[in-house]
Amino acid sequence: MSANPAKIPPGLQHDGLEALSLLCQSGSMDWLPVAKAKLYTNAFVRQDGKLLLGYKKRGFGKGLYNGFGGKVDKGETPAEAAARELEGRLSGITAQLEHRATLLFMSPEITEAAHIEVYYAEKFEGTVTESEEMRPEWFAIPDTEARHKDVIQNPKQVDDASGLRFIPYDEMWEDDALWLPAFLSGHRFIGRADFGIDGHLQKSWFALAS
Ligand SMILES: Nc1ncnc2c1[nH]c(=O)n2[C@H]1C[C@H](O)[C@@H](COP(=O)(O)OP(=O)(O)OP(=O)(O)O)O1
Repeated sequence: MSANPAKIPPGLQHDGLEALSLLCQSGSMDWLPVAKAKLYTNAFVRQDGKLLLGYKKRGFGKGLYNGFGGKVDKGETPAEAAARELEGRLSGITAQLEHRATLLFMSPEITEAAHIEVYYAEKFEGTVTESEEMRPEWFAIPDTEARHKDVIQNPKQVDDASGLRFIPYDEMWEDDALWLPAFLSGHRFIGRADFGIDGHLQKSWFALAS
């Protein structure tokens, strides 16, 4: 199903992505107003059927697993920030990062939305090391969309082949389960998710770019 351009959520950038097909949407209330957005990056590293995630030890998102990233500094491009943050959060990793997605997140608790440029890498150099903020951990990637769904519905499953736990969707941002399977299948996409005061997803819209 192609995405209706009129339905692209306000505040979400979609430069250069002409053909969009709807991945999923939910929520019937209005989008929260977005007056300003803060620019962040997030990078996901995959190797041999495993995904590297970081357990956030402090700050916003504490206790959740996520990719590696942070704020884009003044004068930096998102790609430069993504490389710097990956290196900093994993104490010395360098990787060839490919831009894959643009996301916007809003909640009534923040005054500036989070605009996140998301990157992907399959090769990296250096040794994955815990930093003050993130504890890195490898997870098994389900090999089909149906397996992703099963792992989302029945968390804490372990992959027999590698002995690793599957992606811990139950300990990640709630929207990740909506787009990470498509992201790991190689899709580029854009999306927005608004959270409620209870910290749960209220409204979401994600579309794949062709
Ligand atoms: N999937 C998802 N849904 C909703 N919100 C988020 C995500 N992924 C995210 O990273 N986020 C949020 C959490 C924060 O508001 C930003 C980015 O957080 P983080 O990368 O931890 O950056 P900071 O620690 O605040 O930045 P630095 O000051 O360390 O540079 O997106």
